[in-house]
Amino acid sequence: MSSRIELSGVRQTFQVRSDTDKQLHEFVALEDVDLTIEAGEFITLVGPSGCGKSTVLDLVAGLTRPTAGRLTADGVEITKPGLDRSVVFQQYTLLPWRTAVGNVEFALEAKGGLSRSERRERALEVLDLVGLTDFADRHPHELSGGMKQRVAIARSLSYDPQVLLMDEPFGALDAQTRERLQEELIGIWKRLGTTIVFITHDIDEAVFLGQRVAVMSARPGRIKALVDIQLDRSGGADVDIRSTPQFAHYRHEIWTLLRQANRRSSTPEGVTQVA
Ligand SMILES: Nc1ncnc2c1ncn2[C@@H]1O[C@H](COP(=O)(O)OP(=O)(O)OP(=O)(O)O)[C@@H](O)[C@H]1O
Repeated sequence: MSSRIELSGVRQTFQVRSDTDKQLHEFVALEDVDLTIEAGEFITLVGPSGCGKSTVLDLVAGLTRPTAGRLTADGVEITKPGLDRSVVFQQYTLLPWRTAVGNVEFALEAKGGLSRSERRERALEVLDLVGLTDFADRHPHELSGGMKQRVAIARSLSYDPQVLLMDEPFGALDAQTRERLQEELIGIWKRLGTTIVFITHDIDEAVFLGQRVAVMSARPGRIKALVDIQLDRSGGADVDIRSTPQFAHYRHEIWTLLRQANRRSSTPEGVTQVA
C-alpha cells in the first residue's frame, strides 16, 4: 500500500527570540516548497544542516501544520498524524522493559482492532521481514544498535502504513551495519511498495536508496533540485553498486548541488529539474 504525497506552496515560519534585541522575530524555515512524491516512490532528501529537512518530514507526518500552503496524501489534506503515515527516527525509542516482539505488539495495541494472538502473529511477521525472527524474545539492551533500529522499522511497518517517513534512521549506526540495513530497506520497499521519504546527511546513502534525490537549499529551505537516479541493480547482491562509475557520477552531481546550496544558502533560488 502506498500514497501520493503533494506539497504545494508550503511555507513554515517559527517565532524565535533574537539575541540582540530579545524580541520575537519570524524565522522562515521553509519557503515555496513544491514537491510531488508518487505513490510507491522512494525519495531521499538531502541538504545543508538546518535547511528544513525534518520540518518537511514533520509536516508530512502531520505533527505540525504549515504557516501557508497545502500538503495532501492521496488528495486529502494532511491536518494531523495518521496511521497511514509512520515515522522512524534516528533514536529507536523502544520500551526497555518489553522484548522485540513486545515492542511491536505495543504499537498494535495502540492501534487497536486486533486480538492478542493476531497482534503476536503480525508482530512476528514484521520481525521476520526485518530479519529478526531469532531475536524476537530479546530485550532492547540485548540487541545491537542495528537490531534495535530493525525493531523500530518493524514497529512502523506493523500497521501497514502507506507512507514511511524516515529521519536519518541509520545515522547512529556503524558503516557496515548501515550498508546492510540500506540493502534490507530496499528489499522491504520492493516487497511492500510503500512510499518512502528518507532524510540523510550521507550522499552515498541518498544515491543508493533513492529513486530520486531531492536536494534542499537553506535560509529559507527550498527544493533546489530533483535528481532522478537510475542505477543498474540487475547484478543482485554480488555487485558492489557503490563502486560503479554510474554511482560515482550521481554522487558527484549531488555533491556539486550541495556545495552550491551551502554557498548560496542566503539567496533564494528556484527549483531545477535535473535528469
Ligand atoms: N520549533 C522550532 N522553533 C524555532 N526554530 C525551529 C523550530 N524547529 C526548527 N527550527 C529551525 O528551522 C530550521 C530547520 O530545522 P530542521 O530541523 O527542519 O532542519 P534540518 O535540515 O532537519 O537540520 P539537520 O540537518 O541539522 O537535522 C532550523 O534553522 C531550525 O533551527
